[in-house]
Amino acid sequence: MQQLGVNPIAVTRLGKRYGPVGAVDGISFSVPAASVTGLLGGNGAGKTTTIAMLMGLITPSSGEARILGADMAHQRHQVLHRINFESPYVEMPMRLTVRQNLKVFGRLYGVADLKDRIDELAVELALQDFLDRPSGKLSAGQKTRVALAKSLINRPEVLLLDEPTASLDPDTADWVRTHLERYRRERGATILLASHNMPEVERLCDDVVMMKGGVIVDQGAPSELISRYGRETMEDVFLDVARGRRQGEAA
Ligand SMILES: Nc1ncnc2c1ncn2[C@@H]1O[C@H](COP(=O)(O)OP(=O)(O)OP(=O)(O)O)[C@@H](O)[C@H]1O
Repeated sequence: MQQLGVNPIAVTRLGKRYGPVGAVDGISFSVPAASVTGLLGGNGAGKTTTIAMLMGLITPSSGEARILGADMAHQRHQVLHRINFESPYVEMPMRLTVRQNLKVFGRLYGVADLKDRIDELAVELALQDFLDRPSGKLSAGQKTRVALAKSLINRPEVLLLDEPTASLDPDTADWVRTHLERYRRERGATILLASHNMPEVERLCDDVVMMKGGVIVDQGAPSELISRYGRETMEDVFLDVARGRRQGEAA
């Protein structure tokens, strides 16, 4: 186990309050280099708020969220070019073509060989047929591939994913997972993945952090948690945690 602070993603006593609502309440966890950690929890558990603080989009009320050593509330400009983010809930400008959108993001991230990088991603993610089509005219599956291309444009060392396969058909979702696995392996990327899809979590994640009501209620490798709760799948473990059942207690 590596120490907090030296891992690419390190969250220490992180909290966010909205008036009386404690969205995140003093959580600590870290993600070791080149590994994937799943951030799990029911609706309103605090996952998106945690990811938004890791991206430096929301200022914490307490504690800190560090990526690659930078405190994301104050020093994010030091590392933004080394990280990236994907969420199906973020829309790209719809009138720009896919190629134009990727150019805009590539420039924002300071990608030096941008034309080559876009061509490379177009082949890897099978975007060639619609590279010059307006982004607003794509199917959901095509949009997801473009969102994935955007998130990989700068070859990020750290990737934050907020439900990357939400509302995709099983075939497209599987394709996205396969691609993420490959990217992680080839790039040695460190990934934090918020997901409601438990088979996805079992497949992709080395570790999981389970949140409820803004706090961490359990963490460990999926196989460890499954055996600790005396269950068959992460789906069963998730239901135990969500419904407040103790480890090993019968349903
Ligand atoms: N801007 C805000 N103002 C007030 N409350 C907020 C705000 N953003 C989030 N919250 C509250 O904080 C809590 C955590 O929300 P968050 O979106 O982080 O949960 P989540 O785990 O991502 O949920 P989901 O799985 O539904 O996306 C919820 O109770 C939510 O209503």
